[in-house]
Amino acid sequence: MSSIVQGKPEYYSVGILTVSDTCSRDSTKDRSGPVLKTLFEETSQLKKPFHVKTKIVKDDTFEIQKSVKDWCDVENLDLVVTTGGTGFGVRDITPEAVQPLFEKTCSGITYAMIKASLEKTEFAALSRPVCGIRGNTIILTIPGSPKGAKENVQAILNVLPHAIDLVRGESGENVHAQLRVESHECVHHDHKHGDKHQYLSTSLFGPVSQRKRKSPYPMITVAEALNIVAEHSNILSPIKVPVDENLIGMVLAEDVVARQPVPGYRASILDGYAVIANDGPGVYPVIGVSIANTSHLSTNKLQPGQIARITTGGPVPPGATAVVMVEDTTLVRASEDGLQEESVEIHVQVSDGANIREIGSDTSIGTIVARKGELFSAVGGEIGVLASVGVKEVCVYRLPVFGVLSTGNEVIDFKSTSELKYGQIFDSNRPTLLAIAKATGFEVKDFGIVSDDAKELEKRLKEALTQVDVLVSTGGVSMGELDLFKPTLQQSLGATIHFGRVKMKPGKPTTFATLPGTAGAPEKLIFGLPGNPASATVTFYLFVLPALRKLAGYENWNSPILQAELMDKISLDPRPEYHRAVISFDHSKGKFMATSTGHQISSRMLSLRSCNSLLKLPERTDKCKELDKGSVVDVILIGKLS
Ligand SMILES: Nc1nc2c(c(=O)[nH]1)N[C@H]1C(S)=C(S)[C@@H](COP(=O)(O)OP(=O)(O)OC[C@H]3O[C@@H](n4cnc5c(N)ncnc54)[C@H](O)[C@@H]3O)O[C@H]1N2
Ligand code: MOO
Ligand SMILES: [Mg+2]
Repeated sequence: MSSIVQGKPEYYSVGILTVSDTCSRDSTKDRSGPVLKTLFEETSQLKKPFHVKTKIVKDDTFEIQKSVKDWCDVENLDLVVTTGGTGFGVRDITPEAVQPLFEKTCSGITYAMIKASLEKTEFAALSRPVCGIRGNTIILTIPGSPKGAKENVQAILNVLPHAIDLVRGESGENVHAQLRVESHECVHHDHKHGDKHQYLSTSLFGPVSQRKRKSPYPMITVAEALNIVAEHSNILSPIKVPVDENLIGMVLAEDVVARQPVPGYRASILDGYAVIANDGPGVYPVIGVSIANTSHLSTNKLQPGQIARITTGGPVPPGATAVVMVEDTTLVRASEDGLQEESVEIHVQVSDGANIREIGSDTSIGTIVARKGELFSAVGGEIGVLASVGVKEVCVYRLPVFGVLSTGNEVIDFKSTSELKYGQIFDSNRPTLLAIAKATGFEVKDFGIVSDDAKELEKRLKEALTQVDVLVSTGGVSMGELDLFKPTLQQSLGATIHFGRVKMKPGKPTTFATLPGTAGAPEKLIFGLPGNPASATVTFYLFVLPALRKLAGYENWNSPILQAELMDKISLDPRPEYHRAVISFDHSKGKFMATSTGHQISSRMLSLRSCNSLLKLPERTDKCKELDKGSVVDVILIGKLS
């Protein structure tokens, strides 16, 4: 989409923000936005085309600033042009909203625009444009009249590409360096044939000397990041599926009503004798048998003074009003061959209805036996309920399919060799994430390991994204010259990166992006998790798993939070930490106790061994540098309680 970070894109990215109360209510009233879009898109004499995105906001400082900041800080556009709100009216506040966002002002551009407009009309003096730079983005505020807007942009159109290149840090020499990369003069992923120094110092996204030394991504809080992910995790469409154990982990998309009663006949609760309660204790002839199977059902209606032998679940014969358990009776007479009971003494008085389950007494016709939004839990009861009323198929929300891939030249499949070369490392991220998928019941596709090569990464990401709803990649999201995930997503795939850094440990460079679905398919979610194994696992639990659950229709998509007491003191990190721990319930104390899994460095996979929880530790402050033994902390339960 836009030229980002070490950028050498094939186009300039422009955001046009129409600022107008009227247009925000009715976008058809926006005239300057479309005029500017056409002007940029049809400017063909320049060395690269402009790619334009547009948006309309109200004359509202917060809305203007939010859009401009998103386009500069998150999407890293080359140019942001606001149109409207630069006049003398009471509602005209665009320059005042935008100016505080500048890191540098561009008075030359402002002057060029005003000068050109004044040559057409002296009323141009009543416009108040401001121009500046934020990060790598040039920002212009121009008038809202289509004519004025066009004149302003035309006045500076020729200098804009050069200005953008300068802001991006691209001198003429760098352009040459880039051309060398693009013409494959440097085979940047082949140690044998390429020059090692060149290999390390260039990538498709520019020479290393031009790399950013500060991340362009604002560091947002975990709460903000979770909200952004939740906003994009929209429930998938319902599908019809058979009622069986595969339903576990799925969420019902409809209410299910019982169409037949349970039990469907008057059933005995005990093994004993069907009686007429009013007859009371006494000796009675046994006139029939009812076993829990219709072929053994006695058909005769019970007359006063008669009883029938019955088993648990057997249909109670017509005329019987209660059942007496066999323990409350004695045999009086058996048949000569001893095979049948002929008369039996009843010792107890039972009341009408005793030990009989009437028709529909468990579940009556019309009862809602399962509600829309209900989860088929691993306990299994919900599936049994449907089976008990004979429901064979239900509508559930489709489970998201997610894909996993690892990135890194040094990352090797542990099944492919037992010997690592110098600098190589076994891939532990993919096996971990595949295991979590299995345990949590989501369908996962394994896309293997991809090298740190922009073209290869682009190809493999594109392939994977055709097959999944959610793609999870690990590695390549930080500040290294071979950390290509973010620029590849943005420049080669046209994805929108919503965040690229989160204030947390581990997991700082966690990245979240989306790509519109094609042909009505839902938006694809893309997670770039940090390569360090503990970081990848923790961020999967924190961000990806809730997103998968929300897509699958879970009403409670976050993992449960408990409180636990620390068994030892813990030092705090400057970033809020998700500390791997084991919690278990101490029955004598009546509370959960937490034990750290030890050294928490992000590379240490062992910090996840036996771990069933993440302690949510606050960031270190001057006042609080550690938490004492006995402190109570919030804990995210990610595993089972033992
Ligand atoms: N200058 C800076 N450097 C780093 C920063 C920073 O802010 N500024 N952040 C650090 C943090 S925090 C993290 S976390 C890592 C994240 O790194 P990347 O996501 O770019 O991942 P890589 O560079 O590809 O790998 C990092 C590390 O993890 C190992 N790795 C990668 N994939 C796997 C795998 N599948 N299985 C096992 N181990 C893997 C890799 O060999 C590296 O050792 O960046 C810091 N740097
Ligand atoms: O944030 Mo990184 O994940 O510390 O190691
Ligand atoms: Mg890295």
